[in-house]
Amino acid sequence: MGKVSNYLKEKLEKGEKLHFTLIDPAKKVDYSELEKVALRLHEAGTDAFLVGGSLGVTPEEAGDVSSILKKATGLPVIIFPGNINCLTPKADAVLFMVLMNSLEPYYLVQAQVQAAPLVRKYGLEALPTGYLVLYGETAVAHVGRIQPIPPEKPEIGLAYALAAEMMGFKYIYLEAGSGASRHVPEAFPSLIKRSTSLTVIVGGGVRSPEVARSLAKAGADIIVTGNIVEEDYEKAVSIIRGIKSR
Ligand SMILES: CC(C)=CCC/C(C)=C/CC/C(C)=C/CC/C(C)=C/COP(=O)(O)OP(=O)(O)O
Ligand SMILES: O=P(O)(O)OC[C@@H](O)CO
Ligand SMILES: [Mg+2]
Repeated sequence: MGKVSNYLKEKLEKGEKLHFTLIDPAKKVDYSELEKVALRLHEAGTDAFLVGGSLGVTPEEAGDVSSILKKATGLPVIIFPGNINCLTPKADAVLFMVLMNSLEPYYLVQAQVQAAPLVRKYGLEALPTGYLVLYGETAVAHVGRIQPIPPEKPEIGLAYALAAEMMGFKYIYLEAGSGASRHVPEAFPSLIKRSTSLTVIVGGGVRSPEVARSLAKAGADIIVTGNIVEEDYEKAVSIIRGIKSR
């Protein structure tokens, strides 16, 4: 097993709930500010950084951001790819994702075929991840051409999760969409955690410690926040504390 998956597994086996900080290199990044924010979030207890975006990320930007985060904190940097342009050898690992509810063959298999030789060449650890985007109104939903999942039907989410597990994935990422106005309903992580042995990642529209805590309590192993870090990183600090102080 790779270094990053071991790091995550050890923490999760101790019963810890984890927090990932998403940094989108396509947003205007002030590099000295980034170092300061990274240090603050590390001190607050974030467990790893995700680096990626749906659109507009250059490999150079992904590389620069990854190097800064690694140098400042020593935490794992995991690429969260909207496409192969997000890949960089400066990161430690990549969420090697299949967008399971996409209607587009590219996001089901072709992106992975394009990515695999690069991932190998760059020495990135691949974290096999089923990616499910619930709602239709965000950048990721548009770019990934998804078929939305009815929020009152967690059993449909479970069917995808079971398929992910049977196909050998280790992680399932339940995504409301970055900046979404509603988060993933608690019933999704709850049902999936009870019925599979996947590591459950939940993100999108998490804007308060209460919501983060209730998702973690329901069954999410890892909570991701992105936009809130850009808006006011002290709010992200309180979300991390909310997750860690259950
Ligand atoms: C295996 C590799 C390299 C690629 C897989 C590619 C797949 C399946 C991508 C899924 C579709 C997709 C567009 C995912 C994007 C995920 C992501 C990085 C979201 C971050 O948020 P943004 O969508 O940038 O949101 P903002 O609007 O907040 O910037
Ligand atoms: O930006 P937010 O809404 O926190 O979403 C985080 C992440 O799940 C996006 O893919
Ligand atoms: Mg983005």
